[in-house]
Amino acid sequence: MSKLRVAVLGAKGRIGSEAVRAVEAAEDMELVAALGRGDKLETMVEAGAEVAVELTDPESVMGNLDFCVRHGIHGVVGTTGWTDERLARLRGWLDAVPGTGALIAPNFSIGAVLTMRFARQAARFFESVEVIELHHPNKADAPSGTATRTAQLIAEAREQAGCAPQPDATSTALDGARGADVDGVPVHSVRLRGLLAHQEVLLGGEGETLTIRHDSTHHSSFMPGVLLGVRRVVSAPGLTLGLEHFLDLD
Ligand SMILES: NC(=O)C1=CN([C@@H]2O[C@H](COP(=O)(O)OP(=O)(O)OC[C@H]3O[C@@H](n4cnc5c(N)ncnc54)[C@H](OP(=O)(O)O)[C@@H]3O)[C@@H](O)[C@H]2O)C=CC1
Ligand SMILES: O=C(O)C1=N[C@H](C(=O)O)C[C@H](O)C1
Repeated sequence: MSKLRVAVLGAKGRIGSEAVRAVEAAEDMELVAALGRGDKLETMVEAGAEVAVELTDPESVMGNLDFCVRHGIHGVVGTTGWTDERLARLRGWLDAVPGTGALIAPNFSIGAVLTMRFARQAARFFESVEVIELHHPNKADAPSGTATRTAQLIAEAREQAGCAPQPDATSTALDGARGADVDGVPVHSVRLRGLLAHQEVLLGGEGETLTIRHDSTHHSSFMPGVLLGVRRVVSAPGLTLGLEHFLDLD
């Protein structure tokens, strides 16, 4: 059996270095390039990479993916910073190179994927929903990509179910006191030394609350998802948004 030829972009970073180790340890994969900032993307092409695992930063990710797609290299992307406009641009690039695929995974950990799924399921049954994400203080962006996606999924489910807007009679004395508004769902970001990646979805109804909490306590939590993404993206042309599409969740 021939091994999948994999490149990692952002190979010296917190998650990128973990991905390098995971790909090296996978029996069905060969790490053919491990690139950091300033390294030439052409190295991937020369090394015959079939899949690039993109774990850099929101400023770098679009340029890297443009290059990958143009060279027919599939992308498994954990980097954050996705907007509708960016997704549309990526779809356009993928359309121009049929057969090439990209997975955008707001979170590679199974627990986080399930949190999003459960939050979407529960959202229509409660009057109020808020998201709190908690991360290490070196994280580049806020809110997290996972929290943004979670809030979007909650908002979609509530809209489909015809839910009324959330009750909130607060008049805020300080900007930011009620968090960021993502499609009508408040999202709060905590940055705290000692944490890695955590999220709570708080749902409230008359006389009851439901809390869905997930904790990633080590970057290894993301690796089964990264490897699954690599194995599946090669036969999933176009854009796949969310690892759940590669999991049999039902
Ligand atoms: N989807 C998921 O499950 C997860 C996603 N993430 C996301 O992954 C991204 C990286 O996170 P994290 O590892 O903590 O961040 P780090 O800052 O630790 O790592 C990013 C690495 O990418 C490098 N880099 C930047 N630009 C380029 C480029 N153009 N080419 C190659 N390398 C580049 C950086 O170099 P330099 O240090 O020189 O800037 C750095 O080494 C973030 O967007 C984060 O939110 C993180 C964990 C899980
Ligand atoms: O930067 C991180 O650490 C993480 N980033 C992703 C995000 O923004 O959602 C995934 C996970 O939360 C870890």
